[in-house]
Amino acid sequence: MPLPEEFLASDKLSEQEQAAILAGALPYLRRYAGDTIVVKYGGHAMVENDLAATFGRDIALLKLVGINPIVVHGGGPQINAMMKRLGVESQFVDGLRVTDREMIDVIEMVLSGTVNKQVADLISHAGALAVGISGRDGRLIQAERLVHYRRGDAAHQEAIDLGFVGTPVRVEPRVLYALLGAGLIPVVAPLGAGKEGEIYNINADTAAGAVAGAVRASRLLMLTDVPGVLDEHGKRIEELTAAEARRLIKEGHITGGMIPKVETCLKAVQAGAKAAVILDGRVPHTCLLELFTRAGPGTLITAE
Ligand SMILES: Nc1ncnc2c1ncn2[C@@H]1O[C@H](COP(=O)(O)OP(=O)(O)O)[C@@H](O)[C@H]1O
Ligand SMILES: CC(=O)N[C@@H](CCC(=O)OP(=O)(O)O)C(=O)O
Repeated sequence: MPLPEEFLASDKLSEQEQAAILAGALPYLRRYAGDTIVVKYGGHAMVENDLAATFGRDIALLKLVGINPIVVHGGGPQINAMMKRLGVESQFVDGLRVTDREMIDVIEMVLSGTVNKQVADLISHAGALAVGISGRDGRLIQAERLVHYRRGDAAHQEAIDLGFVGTPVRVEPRVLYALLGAGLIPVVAPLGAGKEGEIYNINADTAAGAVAGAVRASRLLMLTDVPGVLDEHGKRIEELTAAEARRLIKEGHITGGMIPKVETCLKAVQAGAKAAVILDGRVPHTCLLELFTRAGPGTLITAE
């Protein structure tokens, strides 16, 4: 049976060139064989259909060459769209959605119902079987209410009540190992299981970092909308240590959503992940470029 058009390599390359590219991947395939790679896939990246299909195929490819990918997805824009339909306005504090009791049910429905199945489907459609679960399944992400202080002077502030926004306290990776052991790709919605059965809304970066640390991933790939962490001159930093990250945050060169992203990466490597990479999710095949080429395109974050 001929392969569908979408699976064929670019016809801009000669067959010799295509073979050379495959052969060139050998050292990288050997390096990551059997390793676990956690990929954070954000809600914005899913909106563009071509890019989403490419992402699904790349994750399937990783599995087919012997790597164990785990995808943790977001869904912020998809939750916003549903809230708009329901006439509910979301409020954010430092990028975190204030989540009341009524909202958490809607958020669970969007994240672990719609988005989770869409992401799993993208991958399964490309020929590797993916299974969608949420952080509540198998008590994967055990969480408690996040005590949040507005960025800055924590010592002189009152904690802000964000409702059912959770912080992971423990990750129980057995369900992930069971799926990986069966040759499947886990796709995880960022929800947490509380002690009393309550549901928590967890920022997807945070959830991905917690999972990556717990499974001692060889890479945590954080897909975002910039080429990586940029320095004070706007130039991409290829490799960032914890000390340098702290300096850039302190001097105000890393700001906004990049602060928690970098902090999550640092936590993940402290917890057991080998390294984390902040990558441009707008670039097609960004995960393959990172794992299978010499000059990885993003910012690599390692422990000191
Ligand atoms: N030093 C920096 N390097 C790169 N991006 C930065 C930096 N400081 C702040 N940012 C901002 O962080 C944003 C990424 O964080 P965020 O918007 O939360 O990402 P996502 O929605 O992908 O999770 C970038 O789009 C950029 O505007
Ligand atoms: C607490 C909190 O803010 N949770 C996020 C969860 C989804 C998310 O993080 O999605 P992206 O990665 O697409 O932004 C939210 O409610 O939007």
